[in-house]
Amino acid sequence: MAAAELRAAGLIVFRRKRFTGPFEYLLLQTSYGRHHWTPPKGHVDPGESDIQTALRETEEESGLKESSLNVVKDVRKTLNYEVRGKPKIVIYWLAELRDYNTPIRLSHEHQEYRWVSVDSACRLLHDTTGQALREVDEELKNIAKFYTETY
Ligand SMILES: Nc1ncnc2c1ncn2[C@@H]1O[C@H](COP(=O)(O)OP(=O)(O)OP(=O)(O)OP(=O)(O)OC[C@H]2O[C@@H](n3cnc4c(N)ncnc43)[C@H](O)[C@@H]2O)[C@@H](O)[C@H]1O
Repeated sequence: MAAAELRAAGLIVFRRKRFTGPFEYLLLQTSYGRHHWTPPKGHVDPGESDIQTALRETEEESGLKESSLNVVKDVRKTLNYEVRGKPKIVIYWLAELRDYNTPIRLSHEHQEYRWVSVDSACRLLHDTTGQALREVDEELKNIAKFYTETY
């Protein structure tokens, strides 16, 4: 029988100091295991939709509530990898932090957070997560370029 699939969802949270400034991404480092880094995310509970999980886990793990974010529901990245022999799927939406200075409040699950550039993020993340972040960063840069050239 095939191993049951693990399912998780989260948010790729970014912020910018100025309209034309560089994008900074929020990464969290686990306080368990090998202390790996990911954006905020977690397991989808029974009866929950993926986006509900993404919002709940982001608030639990970083203290950021939906009201402090602009969630871009049409930009979505799906990752597939294996954890201890079981297939895992992780779905991330993109979300902008409204107020650059909003503080981060970690839970016991994480020991450190960083706001980092896409290049620094890719040095901390697993390859496929880094690749998803690069794609998101390209999309954001294209949107920013369009607005800078148009207005
Ligand atoms: N080793 C451990 N010791 C003690 N408690 C533990 C534990 N692992 C989990 N827990 C418990 O599980 C809870 C986490 O639950 P949740 O917070 O609900 O779920 P999660 O983010 O999906 O968990 P996890 O950190 O395991 O997932 P990830 O896929 O990033 O990571 C799972 C594995 O996949 C790897 N991984 C992450 N992203 C990857 C990618 N893109 N490609 C390949 N591998 C990747 C990670 O390095 C890691 O090895 C914690 O509260 C903790 O209590």
